[in-house]
Amino acid sequence: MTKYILAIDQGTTSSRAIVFDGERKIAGTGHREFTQHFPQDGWVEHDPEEIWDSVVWSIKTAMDAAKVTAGDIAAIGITNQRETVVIWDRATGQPIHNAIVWQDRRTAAYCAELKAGGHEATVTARTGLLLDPYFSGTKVKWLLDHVEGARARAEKGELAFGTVDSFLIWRLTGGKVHATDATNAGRTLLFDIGTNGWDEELCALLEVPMAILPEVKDCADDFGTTETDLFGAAIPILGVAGDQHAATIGQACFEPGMVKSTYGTGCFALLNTGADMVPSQNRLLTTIAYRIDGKTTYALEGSIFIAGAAVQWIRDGLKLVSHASETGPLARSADPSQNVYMVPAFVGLGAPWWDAEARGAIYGITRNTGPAEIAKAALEAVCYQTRDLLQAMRKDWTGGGSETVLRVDGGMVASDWTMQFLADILDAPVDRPTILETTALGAAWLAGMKAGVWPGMAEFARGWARDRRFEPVMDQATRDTKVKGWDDAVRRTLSR
Ligand SMILES: Nc1ncnc2c1ncn2[C@@H]1O[C@H](COP(=O)(O)OP(=O)(O)O)[C@@H](O)[C@H]1O
Ligand SMILES: O=P(O)(O)OC[C@H](O)CO
Repeated sequence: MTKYILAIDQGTTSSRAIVFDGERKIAGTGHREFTQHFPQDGWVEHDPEEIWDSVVWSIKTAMDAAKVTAGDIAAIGITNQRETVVIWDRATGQPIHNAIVWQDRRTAAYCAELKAGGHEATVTARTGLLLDPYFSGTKVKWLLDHVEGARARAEKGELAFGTVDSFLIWRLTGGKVHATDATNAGRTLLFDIGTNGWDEELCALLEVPMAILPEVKDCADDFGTTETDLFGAAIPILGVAGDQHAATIGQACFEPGMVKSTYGTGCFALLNTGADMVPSQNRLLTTIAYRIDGKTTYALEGSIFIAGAAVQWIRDGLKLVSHASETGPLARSADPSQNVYMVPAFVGLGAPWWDAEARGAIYGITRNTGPAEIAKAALEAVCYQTRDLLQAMRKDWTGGGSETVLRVDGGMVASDWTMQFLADILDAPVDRPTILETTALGAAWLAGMKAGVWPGMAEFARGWARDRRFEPVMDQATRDTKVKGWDDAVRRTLSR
């Protein structure tokens, strides 16, 4: 019986492994948070060894919980926090530095320089991205410039670069495979999403030697097998996708016009645009939704850097609650007459503002403002930002489809209060699926489908089930007033 599929979801704040059974039900889970390092203002790092340990621990825990052995698992699917950069030594497998995380802003000045040099139009035309420190390319350059001897060693082919999926594949296969998938490659600033290949000119522009780049494969592909001594038997790795792309798959957003939004550490909305690479006129990203059987499906993406991270700040920084789930009930108890706004620009603002220098602010505080109003403002901020993204998407996308319903997932959507406010402020229905582990499900489907033990796309899509639909109930006048307050708050927070 080898029908089980193991999904590894390597997120920004935690690693998760889930064993799915042949009916696509969760049979066992392992989950572990790891340390966030903030060495300077705007810098965010992870220790790749801690990530690796948390992944191995999660896999073993999930297998124990599901009461399966490695021999019962048909395939592994990997999904990961995107853009985060690891560079390691090919001979030893040791990272040369901490991972530089997607939220890290240390290359903001370099990005501004590239922009001033007039490079953004070319970069956007080829990669669908913008010259923002969010993406991997400038972080790779930073490491090669700042770690002693790294550049020379990279040029000699002694070092390997990868996003976290790639690092995990290297470790899981005992250094036999240096690969990534098209969705992760597409977030590096070095990959041409139209031709589906590494771009020599962009690598030269960012001074990244091509010798350190991984091979780029389809999302459902052969990524090697795990070393036998890791889990007791070799398991094929057959699926890889960046977490937002895996969530798009897990939400079965396979038709042009379908849109999902995932609320984890950040929030990322992806609208499927089919075979069309739709350029954005509204500061959204054009990205690869997934690449299957050599066929690329594209998406428009809106990226918000801080969503659940604001909830974590309320819990760990301000200590207003002891568990994230307390923020919803706390917000419900807030004084409705207070108009407190939080703009959580902890690491700048993402789409559609792309302001790396902005920092967070709270407006409208009075003597009566307390924890409830602050918690409410944090949850509301995520919803206002989603509204900004969807409005930009509607301007860019004229293809129609079911984009008026938003499919949501990620840790924050457990909050009913937040989902109701989201529907109210969007003035559109919000659908929450029965399986909230959508990201892991998407990675599992890639691997299970490739292994031949899970169904194809159409049948998988038919299996998508709704837990609850949140319908808007707010009146237009209230919505308008609230949105105006938000727009004012953002305007005051922007650095330029
Ligand atoms: N009930 C809840 N209400 C609000 N936020 C929550 C709730 N449960 C979890 N979160 C937030 O969701 C995030 C975790 O979501 P997850 O999808 O696991 O994120 P990631 O993959 O980025 O690590 C955390 O930032 C946490 O604060
Ligand atoms: O860790 P998440 O789920 O917030 O996702 C992080 C994104 O992949 C960053 O682009």
